Parts: sequence; structure tokens; C-alpha cells
Amino acid sequence: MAHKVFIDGEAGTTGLQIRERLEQRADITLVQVDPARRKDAGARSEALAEADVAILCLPDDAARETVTLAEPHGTKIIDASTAHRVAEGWVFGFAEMAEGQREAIAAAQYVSNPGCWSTCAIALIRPLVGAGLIDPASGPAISGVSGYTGGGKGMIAEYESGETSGSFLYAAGQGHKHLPEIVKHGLLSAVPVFVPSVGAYAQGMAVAVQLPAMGSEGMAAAEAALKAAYAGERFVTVVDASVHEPRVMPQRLNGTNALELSVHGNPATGAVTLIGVLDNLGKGASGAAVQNLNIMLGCDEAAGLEAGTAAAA
Ligand SMILES: NC(=O)C1=CN([C@@H]2O[C@H](COP(=O)(O)OP(=O)(O)OC[C@H]3O[C@@H](n4cnc5c(N)ncnc54)[C@H](OP(=O)(O)O)[C@@H]3O)[C@@H](O)[C@H]2O)C=CC1
Ligand SMILES: CC(=O)N[C@@H](CCC(=O)OP(=O)(O)O)C(=O)O
Repeated sequence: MAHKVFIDGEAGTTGLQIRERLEQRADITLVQVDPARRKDAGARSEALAEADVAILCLPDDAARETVTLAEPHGTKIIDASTAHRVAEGWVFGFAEMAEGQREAIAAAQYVSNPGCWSTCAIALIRPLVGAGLIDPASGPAISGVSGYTGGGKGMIAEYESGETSGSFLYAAGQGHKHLPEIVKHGLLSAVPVFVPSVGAYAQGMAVAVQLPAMGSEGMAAAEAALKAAYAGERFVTVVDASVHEPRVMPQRLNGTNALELSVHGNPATGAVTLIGVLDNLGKGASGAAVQNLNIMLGCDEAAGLEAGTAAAA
């Protein structure tokens, strides 16, 4: 019998992309609410009662409300919002992050989908902290660029209407909402310095972690640690720096659920840059949610998902 899945926030940027990935699947039946009642607690409760799993693609407050509405029904939840990423009782939905994470997701009632920036940052930082190559108290510097779809319907409307046309830095005040999950799941004790940016294009993300004094031995060790951490993974791969030089193209993995990691640097100065590239709407949001759903339902983890480009394979 098909698994019943309710996407709360189905008309939003993340929700639509999840629906596209699920609607062709014979093993899944989508539970839907009348669009006119999509914000109505009663209509959402009925859908939650019918569904085996609900995927929340909502602002944080609405996601918290849905979790409360779902409680009496025992519906499993995958929350794409920021609301539960460091919350007790929630499993962080990044299967490749650590040994046993996939099994924890499979057994979970509540799974929190990681943020797009934090997926890259954690993927790069955590194995290097584990290998003793990043001091957890050092607060590494993180920067990056995202397409404007990362800002949801509001930011898409700004760009499509012409109200905003250029690129910009933001969160320079060091209060970005992904910092708590980067600290917790990156195994850091100090908060990193993080300055993200939005580029004047729709989709795709590149993130850089900067380590000023790692040296060439450190570079080789960093690459080895990343390769060991993601050995055998289909969606998270370590690629040669030459793949991303001289230009790191944030749109390279659009339409896929892939995350590519690479280690760049200058042996003469010892300065190293770790790079992560993904589709902010793929492994950064909707692709990751579908991967988590597959794990929770015991399906093929890659069902409905594209891996990386030929170069990434
Ligand atoms: N875009 C991205 O790259 C990523 C987004 N996320 C997270 O996913 C979540 C959704 O983001 P995104 O898809 O970008 O946002 P959007 O703004 O594109 O979509 C949000 C959707 O939620 C609906 N909604 C708002 N309030 C309610 C409510 N009370 N009840 C039911 N539906 C409601 C909105 O409806 P309406 O349009 O009618 O207002 C809209 O369709 C957010 O928490 C975001 O932080 C996570 C990773 C990446
Ligand atoms: C470009 C842009 O604005 N991006 C969003 C993050 C998108 C994302 O990862 O989503 P969550 O909101 O669920 O964490 C931001 O930086 O706030």
C-alpha cells in the first residue's frame, strides 16, 4: 500500500519542489488540502490525521503549530524550517553527517531538515574537527553565495518584479539563523564568523570555509579526512580542486541532490579554503527532505532524486 505524505506549505518554494519529486511516485500518495483552506488549522489537522508523514515547508511559527496539531495523530514529521534544528527530541536530517545518523533518521518520529548554508558548513567542518585539523574553539570564517530562491517566495518576488536586481551581503551582524546548528552539529565550541550573500540569479549555492594557517600538510590531511568521512556516499562527494578552479560556480549542481566538497589552498602561504557546492533547493532543502522521507519509509534512499553531474561522479 502507498505511503501517505502531507506537504504542509505545498505552494511555497520548498513545498512545490518536494511535490514535483513525489507526485510521480507509485509508492506515495499525496494528502492535500483545499488550497483555499491551506492555513486553516482544522483542514491541516484532518490531513495530518490521514498522513503517515508530514513534511513542513512553512515559516517557523507555523511549523511549530503544525507539530502541535499533529501530536494527537502520531504523524511522523520532517520539518524544513529552522524551528527544530537544535531542539531536544529531534533528529538532525543529514544522513551523511555521522555514523549512525541514517539509522537515527530511520527510527525517528521527528526529523529536522538542515538549512542550506549549514549543510555545506557542517559537511566541511565536522570531519576536520573530528580529525583534529580545526580547533573547535577557533570559530572558523564562513562565507558564500546563494541564489535568491533561498529567500523563499518573498525574495523571489523582489527579484522577479525588479524591486531588487543586484547582489548583496547580509547577516554581517553575526546573527544568522543557521549559526546554532553549525555550532552544534559542526562540533564547535566557538561561534563561527559567517557572512553569506545573495547573487542576482535564482538557484544554486557555494560556501567557503577559510582557514588561514593550515599549510600544505594540513590540506592533504583535510582532503583525506573528508574522503574518509563520506566514503561510499552517493550524494556527498569529495572532488578535486581543479573541478572548481578558477571559478567556483554555485549553479553547477542545480536539479540534483548532490553536495560536492573540495579543498583549495596556497602551499606557499598555508592558507586553505574548503568549498561546498549544492543546489539550495536540492540537497539544501527539498532534495534533503525527500532523502529523509525515503529513509524514514524504508524506501530506496535515492528514489525520486538525481545524483550529481558526470564530473561529480
Ligand atoms: N528556500 C530555500 O532555499 C530553503 C527554505 N527552507 C525553509 O523551508 C521553509 C519554507 O521556505 P520556502 O519554501 O522558501 O518559503 P516560501 O515563502 O516560498 O513558502 C512558505 C509557504 O508556507 C505557506 N504558509 C505560511 N504560513 C502558513 C500557515 N500558517 N499555514 C499554512 N501555510 C502557511 C505560505 O503560503 P502563502 O504563500 O499563501 O503565504 C507559502 O506557500 C522555511 O522555514 C524556510 O526557512 C529551508 C531550506 C532552504
Ligand atoms: C538566501 C537566503 O536568504 N537564504 C536563507 C536560508 C535558506 C535556508 O536554508 O533555509 P532555512 O530558512 O530553512 O534555514 C537565509 O539565509 O536566511
